[in-house]
Amino acid sequence: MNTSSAVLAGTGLFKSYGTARALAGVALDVMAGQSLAVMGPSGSGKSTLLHCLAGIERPDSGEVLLDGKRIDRLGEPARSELRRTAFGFVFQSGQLLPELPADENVALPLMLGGTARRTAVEEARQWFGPLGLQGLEGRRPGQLSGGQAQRVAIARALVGRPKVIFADEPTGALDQATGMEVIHLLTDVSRRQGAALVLVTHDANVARWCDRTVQVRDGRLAESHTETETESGARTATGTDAEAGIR
Ligand SMILES: Nc1ncnc2c1ncn2[C@@H]1O[C@H](COP(=O)(O)OP(=O)(O)OP(=O)(O)O)[C@@H](O)[C@H]1O
Repeated sequence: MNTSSAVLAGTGLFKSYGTARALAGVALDVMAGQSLAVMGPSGSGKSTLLHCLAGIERPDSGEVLLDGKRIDRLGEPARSELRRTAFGFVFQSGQLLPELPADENVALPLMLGGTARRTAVEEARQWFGPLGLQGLEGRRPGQLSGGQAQRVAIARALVGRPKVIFADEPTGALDQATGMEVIHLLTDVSRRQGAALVLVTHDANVARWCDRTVQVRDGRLAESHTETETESGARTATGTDAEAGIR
């Protein structure tokens, strides 16, 4: 593992809740602009891993490095600041504030960081075109389809130009076709922005759009799979894909 050029790296991560061990020694890293799918059965530790990497929770032991600097031992105010400035988040659903129009929902992270409302909303609106949301700036979340609401959530995750985007089952509440559209946009726009993407999913079709996939089993990484671009631009599989049917 080349942690020196990784934007985000976790090593030796352990986490228990009482007697339940959620993480049992996980090491993984992700490079700028790279997308990493985290798969595995229910209860295997995927969300816990994402939470430890994103500074939402502290691992019991192990290290999390952002640009080579440890973030796992920071106190809550510093981790909260980091989550606002260096990370973007997309969850399954329900993350938009129902009383705010879409553009203000997207502008929110900038306003929380002290940007004036008008400037923040102007900046937020620039994301509506690339995400296929033109004309929906003034709609409230209740007036958007599930797929549109997730694209607004993606815009909100990107507006602060984060180093890493964390997505936990971002297509879980969408039908297959809409989920695929959302995942194309999320992986494409993250790559263009040079942001790393860590994406938890149950869906192998979703994982297929990521550069790499890791499998979590009982709090450990069971195997990994890497896709690289060939010179002709075709995607090829490399790495240690032990399990048929992952791709
Ligand atoms: N806050 C908590 N308190 C107690 N136990 C927890 C907590 N969060 C997670 N766990 C336990 O830790 C283990 C891993 O949970 P986690 O949510 O990380 O799994 P997951 O792979 O994301 O599952 P799912 O796919 O169902 O969301 C499970 O046994 C779970 O019950």
